[in-house]
Amino acid sequence: MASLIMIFGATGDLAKRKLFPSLYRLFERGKLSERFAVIGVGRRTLSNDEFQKSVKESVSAALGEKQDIEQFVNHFYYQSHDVADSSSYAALRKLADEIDEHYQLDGNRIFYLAMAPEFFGPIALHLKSDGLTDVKGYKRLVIEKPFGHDLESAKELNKQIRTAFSEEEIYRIDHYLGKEMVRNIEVIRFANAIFEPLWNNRYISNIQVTSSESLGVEERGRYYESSGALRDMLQNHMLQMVALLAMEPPISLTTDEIRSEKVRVFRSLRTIKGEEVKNYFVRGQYDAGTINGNQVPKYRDEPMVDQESNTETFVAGKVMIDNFRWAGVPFYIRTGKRMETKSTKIVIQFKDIPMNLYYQPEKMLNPNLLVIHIQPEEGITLHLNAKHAGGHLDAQTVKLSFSNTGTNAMNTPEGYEKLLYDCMRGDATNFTHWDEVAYSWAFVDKISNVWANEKADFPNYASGTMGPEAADKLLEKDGFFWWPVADLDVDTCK
Ligand SMILES: NC(=O)C1=CN([C@@H]2O[C@H](COP(=O)(O)OP(=O)(O)OC[C@H]3O[C@@H](n4cnc5c(N)ncnc54)[C@H](OP(=O)(O)O)[C@@H]3O)[C@@H](O)[C@H]2O)C=CC1
Ligand SMILES: O=C1O[C@H](COP(=O)(O)O)[C@@H](O)[C@H](O)[C@H]1O
Repeated sequence: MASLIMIFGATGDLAKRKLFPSLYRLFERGKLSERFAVIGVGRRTLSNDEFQKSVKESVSAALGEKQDIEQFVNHFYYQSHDVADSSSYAALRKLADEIDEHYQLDGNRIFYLAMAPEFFGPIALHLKSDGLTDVKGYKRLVIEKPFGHDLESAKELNKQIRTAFSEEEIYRIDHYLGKEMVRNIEVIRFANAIFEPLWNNRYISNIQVTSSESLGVEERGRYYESSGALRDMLQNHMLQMVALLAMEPPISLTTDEIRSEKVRVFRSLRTIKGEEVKNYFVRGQYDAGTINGNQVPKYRDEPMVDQESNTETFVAGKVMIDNFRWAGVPFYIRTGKRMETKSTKIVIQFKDIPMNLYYQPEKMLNPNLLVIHIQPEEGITLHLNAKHAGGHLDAQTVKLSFSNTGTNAMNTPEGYEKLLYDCMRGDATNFTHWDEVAYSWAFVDKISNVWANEKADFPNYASGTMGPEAADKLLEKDGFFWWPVADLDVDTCK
């Protein structure tokens, strides 16, 4: 698979922490042929040697020392370039053409935009107007999040990039779609006769998706102030997981079929707007607190954050999918920073059986749960009721667990590795189609419009907790509760 990968933002955090280690892993596994090259583009002046040194450092920081690292970094070139300045694209084009010829890359080009979002549109326009996309091979644009700030800005961005690339050539990254267990959702659903017949409102009472982080906003206060948890996590990662859980079986596993089933879920999302927002969505902002024994500051004391900030660092919501399969089944989703633990889990709670014949007839048995552990541990646990050993016919909960032992730690480059490889192979299934982006913004905009106009009573949850009380009440009023993510760990279920 010959290709020239041009990384715009090659001196940035994402390139160093995720992209270079991921490319190395592909190289190590023999998934990059000798016919590949990378041009790193950044604003600062660096020689090729200095750039190669920084690539080596990022690989060894992520993966340890590697014997064949010189062979790998020999394929890396650097171009200092101000992306806002038209004149430098000519130099970039010249370098790209030379490298293309040297490595016989057949004109295949991947443009990876790992830069601040305001540059996405202008770079795409320059790539076309300055001739970098005039190639005889394939040309693909990989674009990082956030894809716009709301539906209007996303449309504008899409219009700009579509002048240079067709929809099939655009790879909008959602790194959750690179995670092993997120990809496993459709296999668990569609390859098991015991689940698919039950995967509907007759047997499922509710679904809970939690993605909690113990980290705070760190150095990203400036970006986060204009984003918040709703735009940063819910519009993309959380709704993508909901779509995978809720979609109909595709008629085949092609990119178009899978994406179009996901789009149908987005189209079925119940619109929540105006006065209804408070009945379906809860927002929070972290106060100071203790995490792993360390005292941490409140969000409003983080660098680049307004002392009166109205930005949410936590969001919980009840999402309803108004279609035949899911009518009446709430999908509860929550995500936040500075929570008790770093964990992403999906809990599918099945409906109670009509009557408990065992144990105490006046009490219900524990519901059956299917837990999908996305990170940091990866696996599946099925909670069943079975006879208490040695007892009469008393029932107890037993857990059947499968654990993907230690393939990933959280935030590893693993997801990026898969996504980069998919892009090189031309498989866009695990990238988001424009329609998915547009519907998810339309859903989220209605909520953010209400929140933007109402001052919240922040901060409202202490760092190190699972969010504000209102998030618990959201479920309590429906007769449910959040299954505690720490107690569901795959390791505790053996
Ligand atoms: N970091 C992360 O973990 C994640 C990041 N993202 C997204 O990835 C993108 C990049 O983020 P991140 O790496 O953190 O950003 P950084 O701020 O760390 O890096 C920005 C990069 O852009 C370059 N740059 C800035 N201005 C110019 C310019 N005018 N011309 C040329 N190059 C320029 C910088 O070059 P120089 O250093 O030389 O100035 C640097 O390489 C963003 O869209 C972000 O939302 C998404 C998910 C996670
Ligand atoms: O996209 C983002 O994701 C990370 C969380 O990713 P994970 O793989 O560690 O779960 C989040 O910290 C960041 O704010 C957001 O932009």
